[in-house]
Amino acid sequence: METIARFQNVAVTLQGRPILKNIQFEMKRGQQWALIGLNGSGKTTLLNILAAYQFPSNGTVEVLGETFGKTYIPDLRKKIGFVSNALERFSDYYRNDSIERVILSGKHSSFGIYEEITKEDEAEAIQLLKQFRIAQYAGKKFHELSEGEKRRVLIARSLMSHPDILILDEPCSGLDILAREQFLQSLEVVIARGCHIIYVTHHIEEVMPHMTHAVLLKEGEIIAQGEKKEVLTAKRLSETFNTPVSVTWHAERPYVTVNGPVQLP
Ligand SMILES: Nc1ncnc2c1ncn2[C@@H]1O[C@H](COP(=O)(O)OP(=O)(O)OP(=O)(O)O)[C@@H](O)[C@H]1O
Repeated sequence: METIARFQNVAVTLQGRPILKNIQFEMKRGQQWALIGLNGSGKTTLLNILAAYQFPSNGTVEVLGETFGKTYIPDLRKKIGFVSNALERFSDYYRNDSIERVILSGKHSSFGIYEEITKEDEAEAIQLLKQFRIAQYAGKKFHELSEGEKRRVLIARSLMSHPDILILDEPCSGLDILAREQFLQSLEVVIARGCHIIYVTHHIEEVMPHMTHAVLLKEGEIIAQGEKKEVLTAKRLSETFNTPVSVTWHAERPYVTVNGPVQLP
């Protein structure tokens, strides 16, 4: 199976402190990954390396057949989308833009539209509006939408550049149960387009049936990776979270409960 991303012996040291240690990770075509770890375990650092926003102190990173250090990064970045919960900057930039314009701006990953928009681009934006079930808000300003609707606009926007990898960094934080489920279901659209997801969350039940693999990060090290049912076990998650937990699966989704009081710092 073709490799989508591969990390070999990747390490990051910042101000003399190891942030990522000996990371060996491989994502193959057709796999959808969840990335899980406590605050400060190194998730954002790992994602920043994957998206070529940060470079490792050591090791080799290969993404979509290109090796970092031997490739032109801006071209590679276009193939990697990023959606996070950091909405503020989008809300400021897009205050008065219609949601169609927000989506179209994703074609060149810019905050406004500076390049020519073709009829095909417009047709694609309309198709995305429909696929993400936000067509009824066409013509509305971005800031007039609810948080859940805004997140779906942003994921539609990220697909305009046809990325091969989409990084989702806690995309559901702050959403209510219904908006969260709508967002999670809409990820089917991303996968159907042949895009590969890397999904970061602190809420294990967000690992939807369409996610195939999981990686657990603890204090800068990968402690488990592979098929999600092998990785998302009580034993491994208890180790990841430094506290005993139980895992139950319901409708092909994992749910975690904490076994009694946790140790206070
Ligand atoms: N520029 C920096 N200089 C020094 N240390 C840093 C820097 N950036 C991050 N760190 C440290 O690296 C560690 C990992 O941070 P990172 O943001 O990757 O963790 P995370 O798993 O994404 O956390 P969270 O779940 O809170 O977002 C943290 O201890 C953080 O303090």
